[in-house]
Amino acid sequence: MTLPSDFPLEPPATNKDPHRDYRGLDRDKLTPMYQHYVEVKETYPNALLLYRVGDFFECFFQDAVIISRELELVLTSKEGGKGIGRVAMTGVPHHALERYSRLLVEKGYAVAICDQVEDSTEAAAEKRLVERAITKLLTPGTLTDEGMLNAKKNNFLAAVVITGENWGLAYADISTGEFYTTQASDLTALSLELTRLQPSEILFPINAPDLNRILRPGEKSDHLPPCLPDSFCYSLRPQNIFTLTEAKNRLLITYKMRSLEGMGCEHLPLAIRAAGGLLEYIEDTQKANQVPLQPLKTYSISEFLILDGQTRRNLEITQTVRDGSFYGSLLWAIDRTCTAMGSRALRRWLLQPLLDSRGIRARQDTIQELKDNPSLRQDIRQKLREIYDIERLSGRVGAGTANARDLLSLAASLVKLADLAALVASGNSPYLKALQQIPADLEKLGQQVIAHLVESPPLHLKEGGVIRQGIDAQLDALRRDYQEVIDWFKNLETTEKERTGISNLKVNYNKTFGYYISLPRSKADFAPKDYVRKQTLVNEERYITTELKEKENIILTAVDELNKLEYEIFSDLRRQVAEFSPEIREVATKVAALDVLAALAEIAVYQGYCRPEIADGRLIDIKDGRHPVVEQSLGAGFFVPNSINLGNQEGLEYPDLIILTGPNASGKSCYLRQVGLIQLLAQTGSFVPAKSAKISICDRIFTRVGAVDDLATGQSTFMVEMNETANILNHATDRSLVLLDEIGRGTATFDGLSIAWSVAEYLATVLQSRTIFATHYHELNELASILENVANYQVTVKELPHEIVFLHQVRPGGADKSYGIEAGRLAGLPASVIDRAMQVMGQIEKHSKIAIGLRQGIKKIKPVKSDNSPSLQQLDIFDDSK
Ligand SMILES: Nc1ncnc2c1ncn2[C@@H]1O[C@H](COP(=O)(O)OP(=O)(O)OP(=O)(O)O)[C@@H](O)[C@H]1O
Repeated sequence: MTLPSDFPLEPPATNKDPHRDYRGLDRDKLTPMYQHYVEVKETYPNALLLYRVGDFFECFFQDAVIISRELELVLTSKEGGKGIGRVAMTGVPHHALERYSRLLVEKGYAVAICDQVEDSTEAAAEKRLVERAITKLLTPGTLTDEGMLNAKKNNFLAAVVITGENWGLAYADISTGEFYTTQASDLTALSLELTRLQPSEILFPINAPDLNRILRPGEKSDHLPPCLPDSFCYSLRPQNIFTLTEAKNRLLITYKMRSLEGMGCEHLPLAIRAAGGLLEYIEDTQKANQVPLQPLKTYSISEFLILDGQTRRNLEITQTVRDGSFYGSLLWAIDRTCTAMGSRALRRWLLQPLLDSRGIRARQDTIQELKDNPSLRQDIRQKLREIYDIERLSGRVGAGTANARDLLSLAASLVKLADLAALVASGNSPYLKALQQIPADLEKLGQQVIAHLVESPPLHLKEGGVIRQGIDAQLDALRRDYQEVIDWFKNLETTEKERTGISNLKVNYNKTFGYYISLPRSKADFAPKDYVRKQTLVNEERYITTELKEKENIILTAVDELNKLEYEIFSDLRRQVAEFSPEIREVATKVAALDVLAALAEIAVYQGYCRPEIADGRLIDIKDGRHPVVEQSLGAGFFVPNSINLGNQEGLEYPDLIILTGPNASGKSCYLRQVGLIQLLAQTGSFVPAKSAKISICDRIFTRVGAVDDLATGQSTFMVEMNETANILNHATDRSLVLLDEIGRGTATFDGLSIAWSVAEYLATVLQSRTIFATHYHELNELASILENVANYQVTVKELPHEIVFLHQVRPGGADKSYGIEAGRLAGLPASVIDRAMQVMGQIEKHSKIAIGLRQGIKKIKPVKSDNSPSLQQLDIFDDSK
């Protein structure tokens, strides 16, 4: 095999250095081990190769350079062969392999583990190289080992196929078995879906057969179309795997089906191609550890509320804007789940709120029942705490990587499922009912495993001590024989003392010649004839006997046999459990959902959340709403609740657009986010932090909050703001909720105000989206006097002689003062600067043409929806003739 021309893991400078780059070396001169290393490396050119040598995993040549740099390990060198000289080398101890390979994978590398696959002593005896083979290929999206995964987060592997504007996307979490596919048009929707999923790795087919490489996050490539965000890790794959025939066959064979109809994607060629390509990659990387995925589910992106990346960020759903931490996010505030499965499900639900009111009500009904029935809720939560991560455990069982402790945890949880079913037996709501029937086989399976395995099995499977007594007749017989010999050894000292009459005779063991009998030198003459002298020390003579050696041999072979047999029995048990993976995972999904809903009921009780009424139309009617995170960080009683009525419709005089003014730090952003979060929680099916709420379903939440320079893409604050605003104006509908915080601040005042005005006007008249527009441009308050569906609200403050008291209350009416200069005074600006600022402001207000224009009292108009605002003419506030 020849290496691709743009070998990916090659730092350019190393080309010149033969000791760091094997490509320029005469292979025949390399030692046999290096020859094998290079051979393996060429089969996995995209991966960093960790190669087992004794107690270490070593790597050489260019990989050594990369690994030593990435892991801050010492880069050394080792003799490579006659005429080769020393080659670059680094290594990690074998027991630390998991930790180091996880670090490499986190950095976006694929790691190939080449381990010894036979006992090295055999190879040494035959004077040949110990046999080694790739036992694992770790890539960011294909991890299953517990230590490498975040328990509370899915680890998605995705595959994307694009033709023109149409795309197919499949994704799977190998550790839990979830497997989904979808197809849609509109490439923007693809990048939104990818940002929602945050896959650890994305497979993308390209037409360059030799090129098979991984692009680490941020790495650019001409092979990637612009719609794919470069913040992810991409594996470029050969196109032929993604052809429809190939992909479809692979799916049919894997799931032993004749048609894909049942999976709902028969008619979606791009979805099939993506799913087939993804399956092939799993087969390719998992080697012997084939992962049983759940049946493929087809979904439609139009089933869910759309949240773009900036909205997810601004609403701080899973991490804060400021420092990206979990602490302070919505998930942090409401995650009271008892299991890792529940925690992962809650995260997924929050990032994928529903559009279907029936789905929302089903969740609400369950929360209601659990809220109204505290003892049932507590019992369920108590039981859930006893259930381990059966989703991932069954994944490891299926992949054949679960150890005895994993199997026991799984079994203990399976047994508990029956208790859970009994607890929900009287339940009436959908998610409780779903768990009333748990396949009886699962409990039996759990009991079978518990009956087979000892209570606290060792971590390693090949060292015995795993299987209980009475499980296997052959094992018991072997153990009996073994025990007999052990007892013989235990008694040996006593029997030999009696036989020889030497009271200080001892039986000992050392590594060089095993068991021996030791006599003091002074007693050597009394040694029986059958004692064969093995070693003489200053004060001691050491002997063996034929019987001793025979018994010792029995022990050694018995241990091997016992361990082998125990391992076989264990593997067989693990295989039996693996057959139940689909059933286990189906139950796991239901358990996770119940956990989420019980947690949401818990938060509803303790934080005083109410059940929102899911209304028709475009209503957002929240009485005394609160910000779910800020209220928790402020502590009980400190948060000031605020209401909102939004959504102009027949019979209701509610505005579509609210202009929200108020001084700095009065609570505008908080109010804006609070409304967004209540809407999001309602569509997730959760209760909401409010006294009461009537909420209609919205198709999309848009936010534009604050402004940060996007240095990475070289965009200025203002350009970022304009791009985000353009995105909103191009996609919002009258079913959307738009939350705008400060539009137009990043440019000259008049430019900014003009843009802010026209954006607000467009939203109110053309799009008629429900909008809250927080601003310091008080001039925008004039819009309410012109447009019927616009209202002014302000966050109030109390002005005392020497300070401003923030009341955090949102009230009708526009603020006429910013208190920006007061804020400056409080911050310690020199008095003369403050005085001068007051003077300048007075002059501006007096002479501003805009201010004069806005005070003209223009007739209110009712907006009529059309493609272009019909009323822009009438809103010509800057016309001198008015
Ligand atoms: N309803 C409320 N009850 C109690 N405290 C609140 C409330 N709303 C906001 N706060 C507190 O006020 C602080 C400032 O709020 P926020 O950032 O929303 O102000 P702002 O009006 O958007 O300010 P700026 O215009 O400077 O961006 C918050 O960190 C929070 O601690």
